Amino acid sequence: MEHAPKAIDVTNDVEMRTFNFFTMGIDGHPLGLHLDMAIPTILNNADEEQQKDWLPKAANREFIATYAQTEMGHGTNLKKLETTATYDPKTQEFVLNSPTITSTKWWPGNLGKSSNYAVVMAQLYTQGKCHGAHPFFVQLRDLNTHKPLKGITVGDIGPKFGMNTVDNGFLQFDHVRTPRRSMFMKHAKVLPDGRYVPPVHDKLNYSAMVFIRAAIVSGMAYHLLVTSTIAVRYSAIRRQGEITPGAGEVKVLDYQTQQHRIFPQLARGLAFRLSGQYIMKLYTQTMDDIRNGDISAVPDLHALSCGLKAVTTHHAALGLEQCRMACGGHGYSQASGFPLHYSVAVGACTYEGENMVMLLQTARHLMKIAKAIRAGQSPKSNKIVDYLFHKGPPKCLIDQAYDTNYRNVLESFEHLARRQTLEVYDKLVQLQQQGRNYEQAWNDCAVELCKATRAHVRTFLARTFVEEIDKISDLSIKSVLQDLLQLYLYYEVTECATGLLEDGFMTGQQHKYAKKKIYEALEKIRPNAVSIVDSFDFQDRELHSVLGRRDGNVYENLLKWAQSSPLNKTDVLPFHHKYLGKMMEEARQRSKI
Ligand SMILES: CCCCCCCC/C=C\CCCCC/C=C/C(=O)SCCNC(=O)CCNC(=O)[C@H](O)C(C)(C)COP(=O)(O)OP(=O)(O)OC[C@H]1O[C@@H](n2cnc3c(N)ncnc32)[C@H](O)[C@@H]1OP(=O)(O)O
Ligand SMILES: Cc1cc2nc3c(=O)[nH]c(=O)nc-3n(C[C@H](O)[C@H](O)[C@H](O)COP(=O)(O)OP(=O)(O)OC[C@H]3O[C@@H](n4cnc5c(N)ncnc54)[C@H](O)[C@@H]3O)c2cc1C
Repeated sequence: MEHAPKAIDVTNDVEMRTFNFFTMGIDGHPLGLHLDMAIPTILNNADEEQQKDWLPKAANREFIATYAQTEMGHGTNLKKLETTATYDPKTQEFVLNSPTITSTKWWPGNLGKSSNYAVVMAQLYTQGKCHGAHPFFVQLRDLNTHKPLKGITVGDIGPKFGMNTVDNGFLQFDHVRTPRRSMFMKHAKVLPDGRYVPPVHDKLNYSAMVFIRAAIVSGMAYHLLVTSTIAVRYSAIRRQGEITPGAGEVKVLDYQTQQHRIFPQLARGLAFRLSGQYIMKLYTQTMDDIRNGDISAVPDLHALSCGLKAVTTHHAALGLEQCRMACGGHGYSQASGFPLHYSVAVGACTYEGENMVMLLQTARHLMKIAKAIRAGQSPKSNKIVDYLFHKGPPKCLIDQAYDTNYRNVLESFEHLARRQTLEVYDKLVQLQQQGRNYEQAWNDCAVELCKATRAHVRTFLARTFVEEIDKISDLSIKSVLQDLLQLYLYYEVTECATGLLEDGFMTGQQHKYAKKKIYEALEKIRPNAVSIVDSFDFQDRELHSVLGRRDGNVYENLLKWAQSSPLNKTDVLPFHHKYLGKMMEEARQRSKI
């Protein structure tokens, strides 16, 4: 063959991600930030000339870059980042500096040891004026020796809750000079003489964060589907106790409590998967629009991605823990895979914007809509929020037989989101009328604002789930997924029942009806549960779980797994006689005296 095909095309994003994923596992690797944040930043924030220079090298892995934004003192409040980039027109360079301990960059993944470049967020100063945080593409280490360049102090931040295969790092600059063109110049610019040219929208510099927030939604679907696969498979193997006395021990999956613990996680995983696809498409579309000069969708994308990120990561964290507990004692062993999956998944509650902060970002958007509604304005043909403008039915109708395509359930979610949004808006206005300033009033309403976001996101997730299942033409697949949809919708109704009952919209009887529909769905899902999780086609190496093995050979492999522990290399530990053995021997001698 003239040209033998290369095993992996490193410049092909999908191939690279798949390769990395299967060879390096799920807890991160040295190229994570390069692929997930640095390249997206180059794509969306570098101008044409910069892209031509940086992108092929980045894709070809001639360097490894990270995303260095968070500092020891500030992660959430980007306005207060302390790292400075001061333009010097004489040399046409920026001077990067870390003026305080708290300005030390802290957390960037792969900064500790792997990266030799970084996207650095720094306060841009030119002509004596600060223009806020802007991204710069900065070389940190020598390309040959990999040693830090002059003026740069860099290292690893040490072991973490999880993701310890990622070298999260710290970074300080001591008046480090970098060329003017190392500033990302697609949106904002600094001209050679130091004049600042502002961007068309001052948050376009944040697009890499928006990308990851959108990606996290599918990531959380993955974690939930993986861990429910483990829990379902193990529960179909594990036998304990009897349902009918004398009829023999049952698989624990036959217990209704077990199904109620695990199946909703499966259903949520699917819901997140479908909304994850939606938000990714919205992201791609919005980035294309921005390239064509249309920035109108930026606030909608930001609001939806923040809300989805916060809700899906929170529910994934809760769901993973349910799956672990559903596997009893063996669930607590590392052999279950849960410690790995859990410690990776919960990081997403924090990174890319702490969840409460993200909920409040979406709430800002909702408050603007509430203001427009109270001002009597009409909706603006925005599929995601228009329902807030409409009047729904005055009473909940979820128990009506004619609920085609769950319209009445969706209307219940819409009702709650609308009520919560308008009530908290009215409270905000009222507090201001009573003399509180906007920020104080906002803080006084923060918990209710978060509830409004959760209700809005629940509505979005549910609507997307219903719409996507409706599109399926294969009736046998559709029927199985409809059982999961039924479970999802009524489970969510019971999860937000307090809000639906609070204003008398839903009756106690209807709440009971929702519970009945849940139990009915659990029963329908049970016979298909193992086939459903098998259909995801996860490889054993992805699950990292003895309990979740596809072949179901749990007990034999659990024993093998334990026997392969380093502690079992010898029957007697080499230092046994020096410490525990000695202690016991001495105690025995003393008791003889
Ligand atoms: C196979 C399984 C694997 C699963 C993995 C899942 C997939 C994940 C993939 C990879 C893993 C990556 C590893 C993790 C890497 C982590 C990286 C990081 O954490 S990077 C650092 C992230 N940092 C943050 O997120 C900081 C959070 N803070 C902010 O974003 C902002 O400061 C803010 C809180 C949003 C506030 O913004 P700002 O400071 O500018 O002030 P405001 O006055 O509040 O805002 C002014 C207006 O601007 C709007 N705004 C803010 N941000 C945006 C935006 N991005 N886009 C559009 N608009 C924005 C804001 O809403 C205000 O609007 P108005 O209300 O005034 O109109
Ligand atoms: C695993 C991991 C990987 C990371 N990777 C990177 C990376 O690659 N690059 C990078 O730059 N950063 C990275 N980070 C940093 C991460 O983005 C920040 O930690 C995150 O954005 C939270 O910011 P913080 O640490 O300042 O939290 P804080 O803001 O200090 O949060 C502490 C508490 O204060 C609350 N709070 C803060 N502000 C408000 C507010 N306005 N209203 C209400 N409550 C508020 C929060 O809700 C939270 O409960 C990573 C973090 C982790 C854990």
